[in-house]
Amino acid sequence: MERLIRPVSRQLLRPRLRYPFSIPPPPAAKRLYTMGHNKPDLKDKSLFIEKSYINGEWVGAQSGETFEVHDPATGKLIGTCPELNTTDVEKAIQAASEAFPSFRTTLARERARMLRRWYQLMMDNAEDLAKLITWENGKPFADAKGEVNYAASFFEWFSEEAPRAYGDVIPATVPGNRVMTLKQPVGVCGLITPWNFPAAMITRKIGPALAAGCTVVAKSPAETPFTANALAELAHRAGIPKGVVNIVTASKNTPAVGELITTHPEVRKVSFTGSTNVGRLLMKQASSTIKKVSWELGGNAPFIVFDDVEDLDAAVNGAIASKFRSSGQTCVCANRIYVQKGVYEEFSKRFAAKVKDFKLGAGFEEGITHGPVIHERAAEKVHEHVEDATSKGAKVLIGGQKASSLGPNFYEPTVLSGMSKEMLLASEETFGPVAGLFPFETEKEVVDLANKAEVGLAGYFFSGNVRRIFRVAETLEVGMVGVNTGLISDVASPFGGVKQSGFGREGSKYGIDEFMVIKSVTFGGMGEPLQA
Ligand SMILES: NC(=O)c1ccc[n+]([C@@H]2O[C@H](COP(=O)([O-])OP(=O)(O)OC[C@H]3O[C@@H](n4cnc5c(N)ncnc54)[C@H](O)[C@@H]3O)[C@@H](O)[C@H]2O)c1
Ligand SMILES: O=CCCC(=O)O
Repeated sequence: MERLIRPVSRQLLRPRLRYPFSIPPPPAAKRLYTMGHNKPDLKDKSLFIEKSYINGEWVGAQSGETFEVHDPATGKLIGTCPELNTTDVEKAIQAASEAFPSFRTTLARERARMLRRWYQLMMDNAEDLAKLITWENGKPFADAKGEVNYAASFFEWFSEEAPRAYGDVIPATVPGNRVMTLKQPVGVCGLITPWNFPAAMITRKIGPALAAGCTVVAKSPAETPFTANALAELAHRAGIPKGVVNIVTASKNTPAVGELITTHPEVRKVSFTGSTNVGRLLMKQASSTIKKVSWELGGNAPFIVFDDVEDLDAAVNGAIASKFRSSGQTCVCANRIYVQKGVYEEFSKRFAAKVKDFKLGAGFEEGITHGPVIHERAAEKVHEHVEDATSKGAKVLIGGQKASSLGPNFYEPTVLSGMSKEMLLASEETFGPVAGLFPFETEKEVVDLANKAEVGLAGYFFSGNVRRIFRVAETLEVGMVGVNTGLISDVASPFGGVKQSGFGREGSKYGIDEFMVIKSVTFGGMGEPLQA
């Protein structure tokens, strides 16, 4: 199955014209991989797997069908994966179902050791995992390495939580009764995740599921299946029993596979991360068998800078980090940046100056700070938001165009000023590298604007006034607040939203509860006096 070695993409070699950002010219740049190779150049080549993982074995689709996966930076083919249909995925559900009775009775300590081994294998293979992430997702290699650490932290964390799933002993109100609770694994879990964090979105679900004693069928994203497959291979090496972790792949069959997972009676829990629209559909489907569900859906994060900010540069850096992480493709990215009138001009100037220093390009190029968006559709949506804003009076401080000289999936990091609430970007998640700066006058006005969104995942603000900090943090209608910081993601912190951003919490001490059910056990006829 050796892949053809193709010459470097012409697009990447083309000289750059009138591009406002600093891009090292590709031919001279030191590359971290050999251009022309489509197949990931890994230290451990056996981590690149073009199959699905069911019941401890690498399998293809019964139909023999496959789908292609392309590098978003170059458009080149990386490889293919099985286009599983519902008959194939049924086998994965059966495998998980058969593995459950014995896995649920393993000692929590033993599950902790498995997760710890899996964590260690991720760390030992971090470089290869990061290469796969950059290859199929496009994010800069340094960011991909950061994602591997973040992703592995969920295995480390939940290896520590597994032995601590304590129940309670509860004083009963009925004389002679004693009540205690057991926390038990919910059963087979269906996990569906997006491409923006090919490793972390999966480990954030599998870690707590296994810690709880559940078995899983994870549908990997069609854009980024190879990272998930490498994780499955490491699960195999970590000694995770067959059938406990199953990774299924599909592209065009995704809706049918999704329907099977969300309606199958053997699947007791579905945990989904993705857009609010798909979440809505899956929730409807999951209602047919009343599954336990957790939904991590879309965001539209407000990022507020008040006049009383103590350090304007810190606010600029926070906004940059929050807005442009993964080229704006995270659910917690700042989408609406509200800046109070007293600091608006200065903030805008410093913010645009920072964006000017970005280096846009393919994720393996050295010195690159920002990569492509995932596909052309995403670049189109970004452009639609920019055109809508400018047609309604916004001014482009920097960027504002597709960076077509680099390829169809590149969009110039863009800063727009003079934004207003009528613009699309005010009400819709852009999921791309566009920062819209909205001026505001009062605290009440900005909190009302921030809370107008139908979704409520993350919100951020910078202020030096402790009373305001409590007031605003308590009033923002979001699941996560960053105060004087633009980065809130941490395995220790509960991750999740309110309103149409979903429900349930991942990571933290709460994450494992999503995969457990509480059983109460009442003992009658107790409480007699001591026998003489
Ligand atoms: N809240 C969070 O933790 C979080 C994290 C990451 C991304 N997101 C959100 O995800 C969105 C971006 O990801 P996307 O564009 O891939 O979202 P998406 O909803 O289109 O897809 C998410 C996943 O669901 C799958 N999917 C799509 N339709 C399906 C169906 N009918 N049945 C089963 N599976 C289906 C996709 O293949 C993908 O793997 C953004 O809205 C972002 O905010 C949320
Ligand atoms: O995109 C959403 C997840 C991002 C994160 O966990 O920080």
